Amino acid sequence: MKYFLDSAKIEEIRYAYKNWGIDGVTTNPRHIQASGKPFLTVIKELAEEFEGKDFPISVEINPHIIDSKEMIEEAKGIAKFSKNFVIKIPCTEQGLIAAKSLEEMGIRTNVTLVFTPSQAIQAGRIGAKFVSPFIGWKESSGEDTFQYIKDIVDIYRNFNFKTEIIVAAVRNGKQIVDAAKMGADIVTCGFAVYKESFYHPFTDYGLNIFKDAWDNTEKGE
Ligand SMILES: O=C(CO)[C@@H](O)[C@H](O)[C@H](O)[C@H](O)COP(=O)(O)O
Repeated sequence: MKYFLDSAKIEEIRYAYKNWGIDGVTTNPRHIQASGKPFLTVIKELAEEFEGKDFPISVEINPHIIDSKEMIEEAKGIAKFSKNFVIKIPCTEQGLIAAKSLEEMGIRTNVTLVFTPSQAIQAGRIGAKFVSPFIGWKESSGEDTFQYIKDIVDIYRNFNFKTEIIVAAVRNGKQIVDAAKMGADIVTCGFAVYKESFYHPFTDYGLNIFKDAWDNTEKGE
């Protein structure tokens, strides 16, 4: 399973790429707002940072656009900035019409805001590069997500869809493990979620025991 970083903050992305070897980035309008920078500044920075590398970066179209033709025009404008850009399109009927045309033109898409296996099937059928089922939002509203992702994975295998499944809106390490167990291709998490996934209090506890033993052992010649 690949690890993508869900962020538009260039410092976090640089750190995670250099130190953790992340495999890609996903952004959304909220991440771009959180970066404190204008939309075009962020996407130009990302384009330049990974120029010449094979590194997928998902960039979402203006969410106010609801018509497929306008979505296509918007997507083409964003895709021009970098070969790495994958265009995030909402999973609506118009969005799927747009994504199908974009894939036929050679512009890769990430069908996002997916909350049911039937939506995921539509993304697979039109040949999207990625599909992004969200789990955090569903879990917050008390819905089951383990079976939901498992169903999408099973259906994709049955249909032999090439679309890669990105488990999104991930809040904690357990959900990363769930995504891996379910057989997702990719998980995308915020910086803090990955940071936390390195940690266990017993690791620190054990280190203290071993430090004490080390300090109280003769080292010899
Ligand atoms: O759709 C993708 C990845 O393709 C994500 O960027 C997706 O937008 C985010 O994971 C979610 O919006 C994050 O939601 P939240 O954790 O901020 O509530």
